[in-house]
This record gives sequence, structure tokens and C-alpha cells, in this order.
Amino acid sequence: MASTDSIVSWLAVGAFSFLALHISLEKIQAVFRRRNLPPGPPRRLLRDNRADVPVSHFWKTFASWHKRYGPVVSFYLGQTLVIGEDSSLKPSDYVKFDNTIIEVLGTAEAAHDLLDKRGEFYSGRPRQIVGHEILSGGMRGIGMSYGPRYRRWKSFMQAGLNNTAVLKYRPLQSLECSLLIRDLLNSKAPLEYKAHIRRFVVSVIFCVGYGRRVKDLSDPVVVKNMEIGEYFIKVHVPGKFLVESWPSLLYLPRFLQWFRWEPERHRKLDTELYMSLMNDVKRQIAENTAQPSMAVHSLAKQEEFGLSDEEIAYALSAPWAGGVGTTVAAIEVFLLAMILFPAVQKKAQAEIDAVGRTPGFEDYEVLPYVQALIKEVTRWRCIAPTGVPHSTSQDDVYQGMFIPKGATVYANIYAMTTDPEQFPDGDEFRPERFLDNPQLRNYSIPFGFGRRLCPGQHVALQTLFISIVRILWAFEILPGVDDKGEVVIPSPDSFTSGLVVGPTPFPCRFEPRHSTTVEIVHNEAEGAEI
Ligand code: HEM
Repeated sequence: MASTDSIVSWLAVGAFSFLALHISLEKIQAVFRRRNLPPGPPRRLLRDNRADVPVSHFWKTFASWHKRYGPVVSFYLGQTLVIGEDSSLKPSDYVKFDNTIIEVLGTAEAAHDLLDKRGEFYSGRPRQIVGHEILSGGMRGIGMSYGPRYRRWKSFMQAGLNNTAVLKYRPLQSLECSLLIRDLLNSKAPLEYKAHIRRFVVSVIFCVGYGRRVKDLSDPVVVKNMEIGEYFIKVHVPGKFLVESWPSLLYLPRFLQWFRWEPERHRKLDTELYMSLMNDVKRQIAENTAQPSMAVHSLAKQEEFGLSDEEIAYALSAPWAGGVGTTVAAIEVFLLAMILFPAVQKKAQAEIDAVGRTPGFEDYEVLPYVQALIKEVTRWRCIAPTGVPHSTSQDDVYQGMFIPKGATVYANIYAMTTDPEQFPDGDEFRPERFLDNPQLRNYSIPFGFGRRLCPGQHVALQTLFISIVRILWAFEILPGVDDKGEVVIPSPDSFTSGLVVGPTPFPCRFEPRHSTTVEIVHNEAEGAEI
């Protein structure tokens, strides 16, 4: 009996030693591998690189690191994302420090090599406990880690937003655009155009999601969605919630998890809104009055997608979350560029005038300069300068550099779209660069990479095309005046900061180009009224 005991003890000691050796070997290996991390700003003793990363416009700092250290740089930061959504936040406001490694990819080549070609393990998202798991019940695709649930969500998005599916949204986009042009024509105040552009985009996005047009921004559904968006941004402020730094707080009894209380209240309201919007469409389908939309399509194929009612309701909110701020910002970049580069404006207008009537989607093929101009809008001042960060699900080695599992990976879209080798004189707004270079035919850098590539890019490009072509057809886009009546030439570099950025407000004037414009615009708007 004694000898059996000692055998068991020896076995236990053996197993323990083996485990300890194994763990420490892994640790030692990890330390050695980490020595091969991509280069980056030196890490201070026992501290991360937080102080090296400015709170706003940090992609410009990343770009300066690329010049110094190369196309892939790495640095240390807490687990919490630093995305500068709240520009009042100072580095000292962050509470987190746990050595998360951030990789930044500064060339399109590195991004294609890793995010596209090795997408199988570069397609996760950094963990967001409050914003994704608690507030969204894990149901917003943009925050999902890469796995079966994400793939189901993505097939759903692609089915409603692929390049053929989006063709059915064109008639509504065109009608909405007629109203936009009428509203711009009637604008009185120098900044009024901003609200008209937003209403137009919101209505298009609601048509895509639910087949429902929006007459004005005071529509309660719009107001509620805006509130949801504002709260979503609020909970993603780095360092706001201790649980992001100390996930073990999730082991507390649920009623003691104070950080859940407010987001869970919001989640209940969000779910109610999303479900009611989806149920409206169900009713319209039953009454045979539903317009083409992602909702109609998805409800018809619910089983095929394998999504519950609640999952569909949340998925249908994705176009709003991903599509409104981005598209509005891109149209405003277009206006800014037209004010600052009037020769480009004239050249595009000459091409459009050759159509001989109000231009529409059917003229796309005969407007190559306008097509190039739209690409240049998305390049000249990209509106998602760091995209949405990815994360890795396994260790990797790239050109001798070690990229560990769990690293957060930013594609520095700003650095890529201003890369002087690919885009000489990047500050010049020059659509010709896309006409002259066949290699840029499939240019899609501003929409991200790999398996997380923006699913809304086709609908965004359609919205940009119809609005840009009609604005150029109807108006001379001119700088506006300030309160004293003096002309304001806007700065090409004054932009907001955040995950999505846009020009800071600048006054803009819309002068009808032809004597007939006013009448045509009013007639077309009359036929497009809701
Ligand atoms: C000019 C307009 C737009 C730009 C520049 C843009 C850009 C981007 C970028 C850079 C990403 C991150 C991709 C990545 O992780 O690599 C993204 C993701 C996303 N976008 Fe867009 N976007 C635009 C418009 C839209 C529109 C109109 C919609 C919806 C109709 C949309 C829906 C989404 C969604 C749902 C995601 C998350 C995808 C995922 O996590 O897999 N976007 N977008």
C-alpha cells in the first residue's frame, strides 16, 4: 500500500515538473520570439508606449514610424483600444497596462500579404467586453471574433450588399438624390448643406436596410438610432470600464457587476427598436407592400442563413452603424476637394455635360473621369484612416518578424493612400492618377482588407456616384461666406479625429450652373417626393 502511495506521489511530482518545465519553456521561447517583433518606438522600462501615441490623428504618428522603422511597426499598449474617439481624453485617463502588442501595417503590400493572404488568422477583432459582449449581446458583426457566427453574419451582409444585390437600390437612391439636389438648391445658411447630405444618406441607408425612406432627420426612428450610435461610441472610450482591463471581474456574481447596469438598460432599448423595425417589414411582406431591402431578402431566407429573429434584427442595424457617418464624410470630402481644386471640378462637369441631360446610373460607363474622381475622393483624404483593427488568432512570422497570437493589427490606410511611391504628390487632388495607372483598377484600400473588407462598399460607391454626378451637373461648388460676409477658403487639413473622420465644418455655396437647372431640379424633386 505504502509503495502504491509513493508511486502515485512520484507520478504527481513528475507530472507537475513536466508541466512546470513545459510552461517555463514556452515562456522562455515567447521571450525569445518577442525579441523578433517588428521594430517600433523603444519601450520605456516597465511601461508601454502610451505616451508616444497622441490621442487624436495618431495615424500620422504611425506614418512617421513607418518612415523610420519600416512597413510593419509594433509597439505596446494596454488591451483597451486607443482610437481617439473622444478627443478630450488624455493619455493619463487610460487605466490599462497589460502589454498588448499592437502591429501597424503601413504599406498596401504588407496589408495584402497578411490581412488578405493570411486572412484565416488575421481576421479577428480585439475583445470589447462592454461594447460588444454586454451592450450588443455579441450580435453586432463589426465586433465579432472570426468564427462560425461571424461567417453567418457576413454571408447575410454579402447577400444583401454584393455588387449585383445593390443594383435594386438604385431607383430609390436616384429618387432620394433628386430631393438632395432640390434641398441644396434651396439652402440659405452656409452650413445648411450638411443636414441635407445627412438626410439623403440616412434615407438611402434605411432604404437598403428596411426599404423605408426618411423625410427628415427628426423622424423618431432616426433620432433613436442616433442616440444608439452616440452611446456606442461612448462605451468604446478607452479606459472607461475597468472590466476591459480586468476581465476577471466577470466572475463576480452578476448582480455585483456594476459595469453591466447601464449598458444592459441600453441593450433592452436597442433590441426593442431593432425588433420593431424588422417586424414592420414582416407586416409589409404580409400585406404585399414591402420595398426591396436587406430585411425582405433575409426574412425570405432566414433558415438558409441560420439566424434567429434577434440576430437578423441586429444584423439589419449594421448598414446604419457602418454606412451613415462614412458616406456623409466622403461626400463632404468631395465638396472640399471641389472648392480647393476648381480645375478638376470643371473637367468633370465637361464630361457630364456631354451626356446632355440629368445624369444617372445608366451613364456610369461613359463617365470614366467621374469614376476616377470618386476613387480620388476616397484616397485624397481617407475617412477611415486606420480602418477597424483586426486581431490575430495564432502566432505568425512575416519577413523574419514575429507577430504573436492576440496582437491587435491596424491597417494604416492613411499611410497607404499617401504613400509617395504609389501616389506621388499625394496632397494634390488628381483623378488622372487612376486613369493613367491600370494597376489601380481594382483599388479598394479605403474599404479595408481580407475577410473583414467593408461589406457596404458597393452601396457606398453607388451613393457617392449618384450624388457626386448630380451635384456636379447642377451646381458650381464654391466656397461659402462667414458671418461677416467674407469668403472662407477651407483648410485641406482640418479634420475631425476618430475611427471615422471628416472635414471640420466649412461654408459651401451651390450656384445653379444653367438657367434651366432650377426648373429641372424642381420638376424632378416633385416626382421624387415621399
Ligand atoms: C465611403 C464609405 C465607406 C468606407 C470608406 C468604409 C470603410 C470601411 C472600413 C475601412 C472598414 C473596416 C474593414 C476592415 O476591418 O478591414 C469597414 C467595415 C464595415 N463597413 Fe464600411 N465603409 C463605408 C461605407 C459603408 C456602408 C455604406 C456600409 C453599410 C451599408 C458599411 C458597413 C460596414 C460594416 C458592417 C463593416 C464591418 C465589417 C466586419 O467587421 O466584417 N460601410 N468599412
